[in-house]
Amino acid sequence: MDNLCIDSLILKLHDVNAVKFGDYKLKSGMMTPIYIDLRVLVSHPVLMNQVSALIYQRVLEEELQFDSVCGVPYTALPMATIICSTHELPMLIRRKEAKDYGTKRLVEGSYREGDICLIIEDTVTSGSSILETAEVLYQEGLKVTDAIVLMDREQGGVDMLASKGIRLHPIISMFKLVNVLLAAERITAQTAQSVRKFIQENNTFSPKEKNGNGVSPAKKLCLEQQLSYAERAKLPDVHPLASKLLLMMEEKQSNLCLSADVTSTKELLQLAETLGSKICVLKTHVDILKDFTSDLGQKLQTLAEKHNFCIFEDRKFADIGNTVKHQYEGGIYQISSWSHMVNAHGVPGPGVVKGLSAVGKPLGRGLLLIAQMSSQGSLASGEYTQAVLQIAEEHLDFVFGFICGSRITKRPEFIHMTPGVQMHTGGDSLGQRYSTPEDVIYHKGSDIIIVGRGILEASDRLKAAESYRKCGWDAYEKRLSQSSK
Ligand SMILES: O=c1ccn([C@@H]2O[C@H](COP(=O)(O)O)[C@@H](O)[C@H]2O)c(=O)[nH]1
Repeated sequence: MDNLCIDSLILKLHDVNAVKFGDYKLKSGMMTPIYIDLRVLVSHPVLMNQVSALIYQRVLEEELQFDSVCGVPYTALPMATIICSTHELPMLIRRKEAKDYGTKRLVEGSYREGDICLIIEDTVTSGSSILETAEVLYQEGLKVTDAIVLMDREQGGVDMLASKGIRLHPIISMFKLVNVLLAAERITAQTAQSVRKFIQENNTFSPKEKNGNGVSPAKKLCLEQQLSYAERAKLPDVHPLASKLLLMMEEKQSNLCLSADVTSTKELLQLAETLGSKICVLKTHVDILKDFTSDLGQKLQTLAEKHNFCIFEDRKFADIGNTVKHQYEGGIYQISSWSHMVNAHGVPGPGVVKGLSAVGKPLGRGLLLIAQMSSQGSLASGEYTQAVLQIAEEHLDFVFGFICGSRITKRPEFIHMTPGVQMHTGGDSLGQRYSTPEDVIYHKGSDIIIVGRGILEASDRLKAAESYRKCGWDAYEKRLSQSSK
């Protein structure tokens, strides 16, 4: 989803008074300093169509499979109607009360037992309204696996529904909303802070349930991860490179790795110079450079020292130990001489780590194992990921972390780095899939976001890098504040 499109939608929602600040009561009786009232959209057809289109776009991005769509009554009803009518999808209507005449049905429309129904909702706080609708659908023999919501107040709805087996896909988070309104000077810093504080302090999903079975393993590991980057840097078993990186991250308040996927050395060096202050890691693919020269490594190292970042050549080694040893040390790129860290697939087994370690360990370098990949249909999952973790645990003197989609171990010594990050979910035409910085750091418990085209294709790369740095850092601070509760 296009970031600018979401930002402008937020401002329009504010224009039509769908976002209100003051003292409001929620369905639960809880008082809130921010109230989302999407009922007004019925009077703004252009906006209503825009919202419905965004919801449908999310359905496509998530590649959801379903037989029918049901909007939670009443606010999401017109949205579901527009989506179903525009895209010719079967719709169901859940009645709030059964009629005392006629069929007395609670669900209107045609369906068969076992059909999957996708739920659409306008705003989520605890998730109870979605669950109520799902329960009515269950009584009719329907299945509910996913729900899409326009606004997530981030007060526990995602976790509560996950604990009931429903994946909730939010489009706009409360933190995003507040950040956009603040940046547009629609609200003061004080108002923004009071809303953020309220959200952080009023999670409706209880800690007992938080650690229960329904929460995704990554979120559970993330909740158990209570140490700050700086604290982890001082752990006795932490790899020296991980320690250096974690301290760098804390000092620069950056968990952003720039994936500098450019094809000219001039542009690569320019990126390192101009964005160096915003990042903790500069990731390269030197084999895509059309004009590589042997002095590039030295130049990158000078910039890494100047701006305090680490260099990561994303070489993805995947051969037997003896071959990767040569590939790492020799050839035209001589990667081990300038890159602080490299990565490898686990496919060849532990030999790949041994081969790389023979070259890199004496130089103080470190290795990231590729435990999961961001691309659609990746085979790196499940048992494979666990086997990679096992290899890492057996080579703690060289392996210091993972390339992964979410935290895979609670060991705080390991650094988790996640590619496939943009401000909005989606993908490219070649199978790349994107998650947001907040999702990756806060919900999935990763440590570093790897961003390429989200920054490289922006008209102002510095501004984009700052925005990713801030989003990644805010999500980390939010995670820390939640886990220390
Ligand atoms: O699973 C993986 C592993 C590595 N990558 C690399 O990260 C960047 C992503 O670039 P975007 O422009 O942000 O899509 C790229 O260098 C990949 O080679 C990955 O995407 N997924």
